[in-house]
Amino acid sequence: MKMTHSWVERFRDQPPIEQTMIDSITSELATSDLNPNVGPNKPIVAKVLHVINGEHFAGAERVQSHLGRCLPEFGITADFVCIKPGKFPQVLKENGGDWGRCHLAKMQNRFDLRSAFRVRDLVRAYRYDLLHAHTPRSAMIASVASRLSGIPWVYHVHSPAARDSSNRWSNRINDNIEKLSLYGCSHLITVSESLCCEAIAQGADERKVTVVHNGVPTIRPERTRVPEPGGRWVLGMVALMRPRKGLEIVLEALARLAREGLDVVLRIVGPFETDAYQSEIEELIHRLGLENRIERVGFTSDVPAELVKMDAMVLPSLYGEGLPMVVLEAMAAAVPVIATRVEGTPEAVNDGVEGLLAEPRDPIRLADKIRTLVSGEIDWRTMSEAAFRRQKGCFSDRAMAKATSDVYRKLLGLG
Ligand SMILES: CC(=O)N[C@H]1[C@@H](OP(=O)(O)OP(=O)(O)OC[C@H]2O[C@@H](n3ccc(=O)[nH]c3=O)[C@H](O)[C@@H]2O)O[C@H](CO)[C@@H](O)[C@@H]1O
Ligand SMILES: O=P([O-])([O-])O[C@@H]1[C@@H](O)[C@H](O)[C@@H](O)[C@H](O)[C@@H]1O
Repeated sequence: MKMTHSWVERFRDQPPIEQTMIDSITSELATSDLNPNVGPNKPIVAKVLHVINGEHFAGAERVQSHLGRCLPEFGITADFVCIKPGKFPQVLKENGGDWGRCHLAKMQNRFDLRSAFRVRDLVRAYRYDLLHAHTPRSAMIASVASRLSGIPWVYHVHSPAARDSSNRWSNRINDNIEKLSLYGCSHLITVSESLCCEAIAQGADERKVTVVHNGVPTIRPERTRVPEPGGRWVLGMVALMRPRKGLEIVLEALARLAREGLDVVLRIVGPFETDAYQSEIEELIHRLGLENRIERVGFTSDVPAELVKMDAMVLPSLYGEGLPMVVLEAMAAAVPVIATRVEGTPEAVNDGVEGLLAEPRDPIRLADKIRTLVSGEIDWRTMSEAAFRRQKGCFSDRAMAKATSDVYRKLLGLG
């Protein structure tokens, strides 16, 4: 459907930003003229510009970086433009730009549409064929930039916008921005079946929605020890810590297990979204008497190195997931997952097979699940193998890139 807002028409005829300005936007982070993944044997048939927030380096950014790295194998180069630059450009720089070129088009506020003009000029200067957006904010910019530049755009749904955070107003604004922006969208990619059903229920044309499950590299790092029933068990939670991840629930479950005399510790891997939330968690740790059972790691750029130290990865999400990358990353490292039955998580983990699933917000049931593993009632080795096999067979980064490139090819008429 065509978007006919008059403000788009008004902006359409504005002059492009000068080439020098594009250069100054990109030079800081542009890496090489050619993505190093592209060799003479991999003819490039299309160039895609991912419009991303870039503020954090969390799940959506991990998906974007895997796509940037893997898509060239399928004949597509993927570059990025950050409209809320932060951790993503930094991490990309640390990785030598192997994932693609990174441009900046910083928004000064949530409704700053000047970024769309920068994106349009990038499209012209670098001859991109397609835009690919990942958040409601980036959907808004991509939808306008698509109108201005005349190229199609794809939207990647990572989480339900209406239940994405604990901030009711921000959820409502993002949900509305997403709905409005999607009018001109050429195709939706959802990271889980659950999000696909939700998109269709909300009116999306089912011929224009494709599920591309998230995927990760199969790493399986060497482990130096295997946990034994009755011994010490190291659980880990890997996330950008924010209320919807449910850290409180695993702390309460841990306190329960500690009272039963089980030797279980928790490594908290990842940054806190806000200082206020971190203080609340510290207070809870103190109140539950868990100080000597908690190891605080903070943000790491080497998650596999953390996964080998864990006997199980816990993700007690309350709501609002898509298909969490940390679940797949743990499985790739043959680490059983103890998670909650939220959105796409059960699409990757079958309860009792590759991991364990509890209902969200229920520390008693979560403690029960953890107990079955640490007591030996469930065999750790069998579950660890099953987790590894499932990730390798169904949730690889290459499969995700291949499926994404298929969407692009179809849309661009490339067969
Ligand atoms: C708000 C939003 O868009 N949420 C979505 C986001 O994931 P969200 O950011 O909520 O969480 P995920 O578990 O998917 O990803 C976290 C990522 O951060 C990385 N990490 C974490 C801690 C750390 O110290 N270092 C580090 O690198 C992890 O390795 C992982 O790759 O994308 C996911 C994948 O599509 C979706 O399932 C989520 O619903
Ligand atoms: O709402 P907004 O300021 O564009 O952006 C936010 C993003 O920067 C963030 O990465 C995401 O996890 C949040 O839930 C929210 O979407």
